[in-house]
Amino acid sequence: CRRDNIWKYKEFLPVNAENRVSLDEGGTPFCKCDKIGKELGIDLYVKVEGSNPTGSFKDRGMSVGTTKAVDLGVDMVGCASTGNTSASLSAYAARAGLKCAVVLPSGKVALGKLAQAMFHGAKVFSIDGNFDDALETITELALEGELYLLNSINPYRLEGQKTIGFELVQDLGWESPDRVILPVGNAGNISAIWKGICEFKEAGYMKDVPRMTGIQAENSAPIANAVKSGSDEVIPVENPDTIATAIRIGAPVSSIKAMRAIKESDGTAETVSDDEILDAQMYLARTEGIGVEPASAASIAGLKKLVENGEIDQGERVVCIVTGHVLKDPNVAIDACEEPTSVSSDPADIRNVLRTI
Ligand SMILES: Cc1ncc(COP(=O)(O)O)c(/C=C/C(=O)C(=O)O)c1O
Repeated sequence: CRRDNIWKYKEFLPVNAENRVSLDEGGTPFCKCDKIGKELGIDLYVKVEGSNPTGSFKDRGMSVGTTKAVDLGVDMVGCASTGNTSASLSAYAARAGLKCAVVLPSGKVALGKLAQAMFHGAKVFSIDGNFDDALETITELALEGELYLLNSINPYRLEGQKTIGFELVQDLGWESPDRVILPVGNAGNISAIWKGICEFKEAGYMKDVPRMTGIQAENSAPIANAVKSGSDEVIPVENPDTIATAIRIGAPVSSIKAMRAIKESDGTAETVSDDEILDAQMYLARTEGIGVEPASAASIAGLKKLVENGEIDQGERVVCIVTGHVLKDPNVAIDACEEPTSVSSDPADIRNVLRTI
């Protein structure tokens, strides 16, 4: 495997690196986005987590989590998922030779993610309920000892994902950005990245830290609701709903860690509408050529909103984490576009159209 996968940080990872289960996760692109940055008056970098082996940041956590499972000698792993956790766990479980069970909310998992979970050989269960119900179900099975749970309630997941924090500091030449913006669902990733940033600061690699900024879909925003109302208490959202199905989560398991990350970093949280998410998804794809799934575009939508409302100062150096690849949710991508233009095989037909674009 390449040197610049997450295992170059093995001294910071609390598992036996000799047993590592790896698909060369991490070392993802760090793209300067000058066109959007100029439009918003900031210095914008985008960390493209869709370039991981199964197409999302989850691979970092699953590499360390399944390595721990091997260390422990378990034979079955499992998770509940809005999609990417199950897609990643099924691949890493296959790599490690572990049995895998996943529980998904029926009808609410994007096509690409479902295809991955099924194709890598997980036993896929679909329940008539949402992600939070699925998590309750699989947690019960873990407590009974049926399987090793690898949702982000498992700290080894966060140990893998904290390497995003390591990488973005290194990508910036051993400096901290002013702000990190990312979508928040179960709230593991914002907690993990903050942990990585704090560990690097403690190790003396940089003197400043960024303001952690979480973005949620407005009808699925327990963390952002609490932050915006100035409350420390996160109240679960009963029936979360958003087209960004990856973050359609009402009761984040890592809400305490996430609120601490936001508070300690003098960060914030904001909500965005589904329309703002879809606009941002196409804006990023057609302005900077970076294709992401809807939930990931929430960080760009949130960036725009926070610049427009003055929360983000002109000239700030901002890193937006875009968490999953556009191919994860092909239906949303195709529905947002015009139909292909059908023409005859006569080049003149196409030439006439080309002259109008
Ligand atoms: C593309 C994408 N972007 C952002 C998030 C939110 O991260 P967390 O706040 O750490 O949960 C998810 C989460 C997905 C799942 O929770 C799952 O797959 O079960 C995601 O897939």
